[in-house]
Amino acid sequence: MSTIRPSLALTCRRKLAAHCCRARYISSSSRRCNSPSVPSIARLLDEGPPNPDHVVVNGYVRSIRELKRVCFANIGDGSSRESMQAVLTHEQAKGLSYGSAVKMTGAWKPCRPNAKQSHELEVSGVDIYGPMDASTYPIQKASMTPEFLRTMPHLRTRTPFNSLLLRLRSTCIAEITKFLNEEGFTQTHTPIITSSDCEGAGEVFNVNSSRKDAGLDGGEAYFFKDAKYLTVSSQLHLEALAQSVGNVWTLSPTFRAEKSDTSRHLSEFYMLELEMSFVDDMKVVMDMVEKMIQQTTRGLLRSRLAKELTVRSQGGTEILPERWKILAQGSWPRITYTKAIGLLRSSGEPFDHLPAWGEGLGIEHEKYLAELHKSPVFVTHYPRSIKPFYMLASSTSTDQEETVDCFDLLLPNAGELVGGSMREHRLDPLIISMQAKGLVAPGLPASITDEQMGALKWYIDLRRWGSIPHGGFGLGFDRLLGYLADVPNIREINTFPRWVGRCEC
Ligand SMILES: NC(=O)C[C@H](N)C(=O)O
Repeated sequence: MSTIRPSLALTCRRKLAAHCCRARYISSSSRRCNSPSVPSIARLLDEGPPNPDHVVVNGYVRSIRELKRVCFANIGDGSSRESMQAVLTHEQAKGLSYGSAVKMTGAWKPCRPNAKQSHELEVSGVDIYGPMDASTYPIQKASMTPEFLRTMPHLRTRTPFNSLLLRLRSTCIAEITKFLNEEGFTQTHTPIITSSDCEGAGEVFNVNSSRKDAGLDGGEAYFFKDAKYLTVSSQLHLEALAQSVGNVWTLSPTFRAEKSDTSRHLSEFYMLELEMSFVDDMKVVMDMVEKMIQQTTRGLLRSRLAKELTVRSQGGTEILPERWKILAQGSWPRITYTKAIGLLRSSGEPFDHLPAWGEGLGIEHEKYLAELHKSPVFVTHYPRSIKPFYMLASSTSTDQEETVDCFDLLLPNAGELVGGSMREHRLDPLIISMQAKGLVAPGLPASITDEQMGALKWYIDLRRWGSIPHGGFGLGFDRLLGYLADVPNIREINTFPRWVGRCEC
């Protein structure tokens, strides 16, 4: 920790005081007095203060209006999209500007009828926490474009909507955690540094840099013995843990080195991944996806956030975004990939590309299929050739159309949210599938040596000793939040977004 010589600190404080005229700076000792007992503005607005004659508020000035006799300031603290109105004298308002961090003391008084707020703070004292040079503050009251705000992720969460997104993230995690606890799942943590490319798409960030001081013998060497990557999915490790404690889940950062410069892809994002043990029917896994999303959305609907995200119709009635209703209920259609291809090909839609059987679905096709059903829709049983090695062969596969027991959940206007599958739990078919993808050396499964199994020997081991049928899925958590908040680009959802060519701070 750096130390400042008392004389220097004093000089700095004097300079700041001079710069901000009447600003009353809070000393570090009184700052400690602002304990968690100071209620948030959300709580103040919802419940009122415990003692209306003595109210303390911490927050930031969101606007300030000077009238002839008094000044009005709106104070926000990120706990609510709304702000609290404070009435001050001109003298008290001196030194305050948009963005100033303040402590206000006063009395909680009813506003005149028809005012936006039922009560306001009649201020008796104002203290400013720290300096604020309004002339250089890049965040302004006027609306700023998402693109502009993206250039300063360290500041943009101070805006009311972006702080709402942070609270949406937190409440959503709490609801999912509650749901999965009630369902008997164990939350786990899986590694970020891994030795495998789970999806086999080669979109891995290599972290095993060569460093002169890294080798144990002092010579130049990789930090680890061989190639290591930032994880692209926790799935393989979750599968190991699912054989230890039953149903498991994790919400972890995930990394993909894809050069997709789109509104739906990031190089670092959060994925909720879940594995279910002793399950041999993919329907059970899809039921869990559906139940988890629906219960989570219903929990959000009961929360304060629903009110904050509610939009007003022209007639003045409050309406929740349609998408919340879509996610909260219903039995979502399940169609096979083969049926989906048929629907696309007979649709007459002017797609950029019309996929043939065996090709992947693009975002335009995913959106179309969900919008056609006016609901989230599961597309199941994709061709093996376009899916990763770990998926279980469908029992309905024919020689011509080899498919796997997998599914994607597609949302209207948004496309893929979840991808999942039954896992190949039998030893020999798994080795054969890995050989087909070049992950294990060729040869008869029974005579493959540990060395020939390569980096994923440990994963093959799971099938050697007490293997069980199981399946799971991964849900793009930032995508879910973007859908709920009706924010089309997940660069607004992820607090410090990274994508090809961009890693701001
Ligand atoms: N856990 C999962 O099934 C997610 C899958 N591995 C994916 O990354 O798409």
